[in-house]
Amino acid sequence: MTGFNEYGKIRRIAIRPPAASFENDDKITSQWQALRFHSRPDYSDAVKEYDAFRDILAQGGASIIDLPGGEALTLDAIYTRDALLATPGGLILCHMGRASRRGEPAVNARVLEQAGEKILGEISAPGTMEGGDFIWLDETTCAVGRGPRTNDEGIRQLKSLLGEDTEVHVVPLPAPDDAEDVFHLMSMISPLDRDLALIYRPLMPESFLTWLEGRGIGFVDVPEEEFLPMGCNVLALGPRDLVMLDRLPETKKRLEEAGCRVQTYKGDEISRKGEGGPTCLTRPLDRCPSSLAKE
Ligand SMILES: NC(=O)NCCC[C@H](N)C(=O)O
Repeated sequence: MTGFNEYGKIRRIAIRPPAASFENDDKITSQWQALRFHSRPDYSDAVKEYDAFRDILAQGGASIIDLPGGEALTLDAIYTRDALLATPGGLILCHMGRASRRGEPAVNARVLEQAGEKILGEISAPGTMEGGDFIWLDETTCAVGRGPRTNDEGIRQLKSLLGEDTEVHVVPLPAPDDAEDVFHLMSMISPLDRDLALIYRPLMPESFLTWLEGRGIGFVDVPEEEFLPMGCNVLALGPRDLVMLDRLPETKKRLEEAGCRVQTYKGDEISRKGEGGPTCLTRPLDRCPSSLAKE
């Protein structure tokens, strides 16, 4: 049975290594500024960082699907979270808010369909939707961020695809300084377990905090100085079993005090320069159901 939550032990996951996304130094040189990366990623350092990150995923026991490259893909295709949503009825192809990423969903979906995944449907224009704006809280409850990458029409189509049995909580997101920059729902919340989430409180709408609290979810707070270095973006490999970027000492300490096991990776090239942390680098496809989350 497939588990639709963000913290059950990951059983299957899709990623796209630098060889199929960054590809080579020439591609990096020609794209990084237009895509508003903070600085130019170094290809060979990116490969080293990614190998270590991939090892952490593999040691967790997940079956890993390496997505291929393609003409239609930019450097951002390394952030596989965003192009597809995983739902009980199958995958949903997103219509990306960032126009330069619109080649990703079809490439990913084709490969995953061949690997046995079902396709439920797609979000189409004028709707926009990105995977970083979507989290499952449990099997029948999800939250979606309405903001620069996901619009009202995208959310209307999402609700219709998910059906009436799924509760969809809409979270208004702040606008980034530049319309091309990224600010996703998962920029301010990372689920860690059925009853625990990591949040950056200053950006969380009161209505969202109240809704989460009403569902019995407690919080670990990211301190202000660790928000920009991506302290709020943490991937649960399983319940309270986490992977996060290095050099976030206070967030790491708070997570450990909350009973979490934390592994870190160096992600200057693959994460910090392009603004995509461990949740962005990964598209979990199958997790243990949350009621049996430790299995
Ligand atoms: N889920 C995520 O937060 N993804 C990060 C995407 C970063 C990428 N540079 C973008 O702007 O789309």
